Amino acid sequence: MDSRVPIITASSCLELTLAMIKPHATKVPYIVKGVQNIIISNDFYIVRSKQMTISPDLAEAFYKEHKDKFFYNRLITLMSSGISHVYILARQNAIKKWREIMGPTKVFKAKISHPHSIRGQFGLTDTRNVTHGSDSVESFKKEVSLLFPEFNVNKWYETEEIHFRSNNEYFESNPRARKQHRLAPFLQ
Ligand SMILES: Nc1nc2c(ncn2[C@H]2C[C@H](O)[C@@H](COP(=O)(O)OP(=O)(O)OP(=O)(O)O)O2)c(=O)[nH]1
Ligand SMILES: Nc1ncnc2c1ncn2[C@@H]1O[C@H](COP(=O)(O)OP(=O)(O)O)[C@@H](O)[C@H]1O
Ligand SMILES: [Mg+2]
Repeated sequence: MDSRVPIITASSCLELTLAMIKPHATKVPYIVKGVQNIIISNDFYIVRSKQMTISPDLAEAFYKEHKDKFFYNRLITLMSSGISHVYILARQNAIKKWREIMGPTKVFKAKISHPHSIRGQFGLTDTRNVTHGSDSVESFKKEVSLLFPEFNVNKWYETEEIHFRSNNEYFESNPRARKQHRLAPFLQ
């Protein structure tokens, strides 16, 4: 086999996950900066990023699985209370790694068991726990269709994934532009 041909195995493909900084946290610049630094320093590519105010209806669709939980109302109220920063992140094992970095859901537990996690460091309460991360590929597909309806996952894998994996990208640090990785100009 020609050794120059990249051996693309399922395990080498980058995985995508949907990450979010929740409205209570986006009001605090040092938390936003802290989470962004954690994303970059843990070798995630920011494939798409935007700021949006999630409507109550969209929050209810996003967290449908929790409709009967005692915290559901406060969760929907929180998620539609202001601007969220939403990201599509790419990395090897992105889903598992991002959830590890976030730490346990319940902040009071995270502060004791995972003090260096995002929720351990910046969490306020169990609802206001700073960030969201998809918990599976299925959840990612549902979440990305809700928050990035224009993003085509298959097309990304067909046209962009290989270039990210080959490091043919640069991080857009222009303060006026969206903070995300872009394909090198010769690939756009
Ligand atoms: N099982 C159960 N647990 C509750 C109930 N209310 C509160 N808790 C739990 C939720 C949290 O794990 C913990 C602390 O509740 P807090 O209301 O102080 O924090 P939480 O993050 O839920 O609320 P918040 O961010 O202030 O809206 O107590 C309840 O009605 N049933
Ligand atoms: N016991 C709880 N008390 C208050 N809020 C909660 C509780 N459990 C979950 N939540 C809120 O609901 C969101 C979704 O819950 P879940 O999917 O179980 O956690 P995760 O966000 O870690 O995947 C949590 O991020 C948190 O904001
Ligand atoms: Mg969850």
